[in-house]
Amino acid sequence: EDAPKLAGWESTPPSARRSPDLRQDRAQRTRELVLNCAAELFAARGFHGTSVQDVAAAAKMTKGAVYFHFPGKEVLAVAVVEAHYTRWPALLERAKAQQAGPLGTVLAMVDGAAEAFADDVVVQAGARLQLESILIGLPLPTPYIGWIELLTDLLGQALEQGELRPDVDPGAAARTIVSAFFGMQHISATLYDRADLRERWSEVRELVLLPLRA
Ligand SMILES: CCC[C@@H]1OCC(CO)=C1C(=O)O
Repeated sequence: EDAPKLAGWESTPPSARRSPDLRQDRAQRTRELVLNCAAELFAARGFHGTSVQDVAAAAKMTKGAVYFHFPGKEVLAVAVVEAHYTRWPALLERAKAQQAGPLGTVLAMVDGAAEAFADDVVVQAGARLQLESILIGLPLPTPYIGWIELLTDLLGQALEQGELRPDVDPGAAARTIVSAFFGMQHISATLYDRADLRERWSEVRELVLLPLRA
């Protein structure tokens, strides 16, 4: 099935497009090091609790070297948020490769998102920074819409193919799944730093997703 081109889900955000000049590879690797160090700090301390100096120290670089790649903490935060969105097209490709039909692809996508929120610090940081967007003060991609559009399309295909309960509206189911998932991971993060996320996800999966099957 061909899912729609997802708004805001560019697999390589403009700020991260690799230069064709191979000599830039080292700069790209340094950029990625800074991004990952920043993600660790933003995920743990948030935007306000993180300084460019903290990121430089974690990356074992000078503050000036960090500023060369990211001319400010706000720009660095936007890059981390953009990087977290790039995880989803890659996840979709892996989910579709399983060729488990549209409903199977939905399950693989949200299972993969649960793993990402449990283990991927860039996703954890991106989600936290999205919630702190007012502090960043720069435009960020619109959240949630990409997921809702993708799941609506896949669930529409599942309905057409008889995989979805005939009384289920694909859009309503997509919005409910994204809301339940986002709320589940947010509560797990707030209360237990996501230590119980996989168990909480299996409950949502069991009670919200599996009952949608025909
Ligand atoms: C899968 C739930 C949606 C996901 O959770 C946080 C967030 C925005 O930071 C998301 C997104 O729009 O990709």
